[in-house]
Order: sequence, then structure tokens, then C-alpha cells
Amino acid sequence: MSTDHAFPPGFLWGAATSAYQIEGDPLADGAGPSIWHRFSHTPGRVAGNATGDLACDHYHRAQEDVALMANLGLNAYRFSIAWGRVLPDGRGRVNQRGLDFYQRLVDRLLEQDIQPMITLYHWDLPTALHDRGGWLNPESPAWFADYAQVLFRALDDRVAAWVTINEPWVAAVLGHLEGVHAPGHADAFEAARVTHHLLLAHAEACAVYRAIGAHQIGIALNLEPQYPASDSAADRAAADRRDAFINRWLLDPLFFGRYPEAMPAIFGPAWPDFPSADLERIRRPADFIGVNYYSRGWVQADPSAWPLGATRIQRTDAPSTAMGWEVYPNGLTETLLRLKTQYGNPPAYITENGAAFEDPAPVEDRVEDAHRVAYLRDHITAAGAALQEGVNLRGYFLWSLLDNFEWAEGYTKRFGLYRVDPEEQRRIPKASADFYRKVIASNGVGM
Ligand SMILES: N=[N+]=NCCCCNC(=O)[C@@H]1[C@H]2[C@H](O)[C@@H](O)[C@H](O)[C@@H](CO)[C@@H]12
Repeated sequence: MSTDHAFPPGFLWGAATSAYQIEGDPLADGAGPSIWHRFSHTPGRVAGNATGDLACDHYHRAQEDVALMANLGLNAYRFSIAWGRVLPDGRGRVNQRGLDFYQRLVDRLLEQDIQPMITLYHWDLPTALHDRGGWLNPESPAWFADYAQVLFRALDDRVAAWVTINEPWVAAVLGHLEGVHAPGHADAFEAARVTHHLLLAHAEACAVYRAIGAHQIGIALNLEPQYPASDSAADRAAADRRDAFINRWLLDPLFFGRYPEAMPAIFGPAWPDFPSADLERIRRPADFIGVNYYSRGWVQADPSAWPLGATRIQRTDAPSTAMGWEVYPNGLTETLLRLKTQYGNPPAYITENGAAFEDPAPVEDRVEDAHRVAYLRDHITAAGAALQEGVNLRGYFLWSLLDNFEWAEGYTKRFGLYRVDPEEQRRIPKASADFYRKVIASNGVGM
């Protein structure tokens, strides 16, 4: 069977990044600090006590990086806006110099025929809002809608698509339940309310956009298919619970206006009784669903593992990435097919897909990252297979353009098509950059 999955004309081939992970200089030009600035500057929270102070210095190198994107042949680029650069206090006063950075970036992208896809929130909540309760405050959806409106008015004439919230699950669970991401809370009673307010924030921004926007708006979810580690009833039930916990917790309210029935059982007293009017607002039809796909879950029942009674186990008989995530391209096809068969085949983008590997050292200004080339080839092929099954897939955004600040892992995990070391700031091409350039030029993975 040919692996040449031709993609439709107009298919978007992009790369994805986020503000705190690549920009550096987070307080430049009057910007206000974010919870990730505070968290990374708290000793012991991030590997090597790394911070986003340098990152890829993109705030000062945007023109050079747009030239890299053009050289790759990207026709789209997904990036996020740092809320605190535009609204230093999170609300009210607009910091024009912060907004101007994004105006210039959008104009440079359009000069190269690269369509911007802008993420409004990629985890970097202004500390000024966090100190007023952050996403636990019932006012937070309104704060977000006001911030979104400033950006819609400033940029919607030049922006093809908006993503409201990146991975609400990670922001809520890693940030408020597991405490390993900013703001570093480990409180069973926070995650459900934070997720609910993030979904309401998405809905309020969509409502504002319906009134003044002219293009597309959606949300980006980390979707991870769950498989039982054995065919025992206990493992199958554990996989179902983890599927509700990671995937359906977000998909079901967004598409059906209801939370999975498993959630109150999982969280017990920590699951509030949410008003049905809220769920009605959350079920507002966004224009597309963004899928961030990395791997699958291999799940074993484990009664000691609160709140799920299930754990994702590392397979020793399957290849995995430097993050410990199994390389499983079929999971991308299955995830996309599920959107078709269970959620009404909505317009979809792969808003993130990529892998960290222990890359070899550069030789003559080039990195031979064969593992990443293989990962990308297999996953782009898997996306093409879903298209051939009728999935309404509109584009693929590779994570990531540059090695960058990988959250709690600091700079120890490299996902980029270009190698970047914060202390020297060169962009060293990897074999995967050449591979992706060829995929874009031939609009598919030809063999
Ligand atoms: N249990 N469990 N599961 C944890 C699943 C978390 C999956 N991580 C992501 O999706 C993050 C996404 C993020 O947008 C980006 O900012 C990150 O740099 C990439 C790479 O890490 C991915």
C-alpha cells in the first residue's frame, strides 16, 4: 500500500510554539509577570531551576525566526500571546508596546504568506489575576473575554484562526491537582472548578467573537487514547475511567453540554454541582477542534492511585520518546476517527504533534535527529490515513519550530526542528527540518 497520503489542496502545514516557551524577556516593554514567571523563579520547581527569562529570545529575534518559517515553506504558524504583555494587570490598561510586538509579528508572517493561528491562553496567567483567585475566581471567564476582545479588535482583520485555551486539562490538572505546573497547587477541590471556569472562558470568548469576529475560533485539547494493559475487567474499567478523566471531561461538555457521568464518581465530594446553564453556554459551537496528540495511555488498575484507581504505565516493549511517552502513531488516527464517529466530525486541526528525543550533538551545524524524522513521518502518515477515512482534518501544526522551555523539564527536553541553546541562541537545523520542508513541498509523505 502506498504511504503517499496526498493531503487536500489548501491543507495547512504549520509549526506551533507558545509565548512563555520561546519569547524570553518576559517583563520587557512594560509587560506584567505571569504565573509561569513566578513559578519558574521559585527554586526547585523547574529542572535545573531554569526560567523563561532567555528561552529562544524570540521577542528580539522574531524577524529571523519568521525567515526560518518561510525557508521551511510553512503556510501557517501557531503561536500564543502573552496576556501580561498586552494587559500587564490582566485587565484594563492596554500596554501598546506589548501589543505592537504581536502586530509586527502578524504583519511579518503575512508578508511571507504564512497564516497566523493565535492561541490566546497558553498557561501564562498574569500574576495580578492569579492574586485575585486566578481561574478559581468565578469572574475569570469575564476577565478572559475582555482580554480576548482587545486582541480580536486589534488583529482579527489579519488572523485566520484563533485558539481560545490551550489544553485546559493540563492547566487544571498539572497546575492545580498535581502541582507540577504553575501555579503549583495540589488541591483536590480546585481542578474541577478551574476546568469549569476555563471552559466558560472559552465559551465567553466565542460569544464575543460571534459578535465581532470574521474568521475561525476553536480550542486545543490534549487528547490521549487509553488502552487497558491487559484484557482484565479491572484494567478495561481503569482505561475507561482514564478516558473520561483525560478526554471526555473536555469533549463531552464542549460537544454535548454535559460532563461524563464518571466525573462525580472520580472526584467524589470534590466535584461541585455545576449549573446546567453553564453547560449550555459551554456547548456553544466553536468553529473547530484543535487536537494536540503525542501518545497513548497504557492503563493498569491501581486502587492506590487517587483519584482514578488507574495508572498510566510505561511499556518496556514499545519505543518511547525522551518524555517517556510511547511512540504510537495509530493513536492519532484513532483519535481523529473518534471525533468523526462520536462527536459529529467537526472541522479539526492537529494543533500540536511532535516528540522530544536525546538528539545527537550538532556536526558541522546540523543535527541528525533520525528518531524525530521517523516519528514525524509515521504521524503525518497516520493523519493522512484519517483523512482517507473522511475525517474533517484541515491542517497539521508540528510541535515545535524551536527547542524551547519545556515547562517543568526546563531546557532538558528538545522538541524543535531547530536546535536552540539559550546561552548562545543559534538556530541549528535538524534533519527533521529538511524532512518537513519536503513534506510541505509535496503536500504529503511521498515514498
Ligand atoms: N498524565 N498525563 N498526561 C500528560 C499529558 C500532557 C501532554 N503534554 C502536552 O500535551 C504538552 C503540550 C503543550 O501545549 C506544549 O506547551 C508542550 O511543550 C508540549 C510538549 O510537552 C505538549
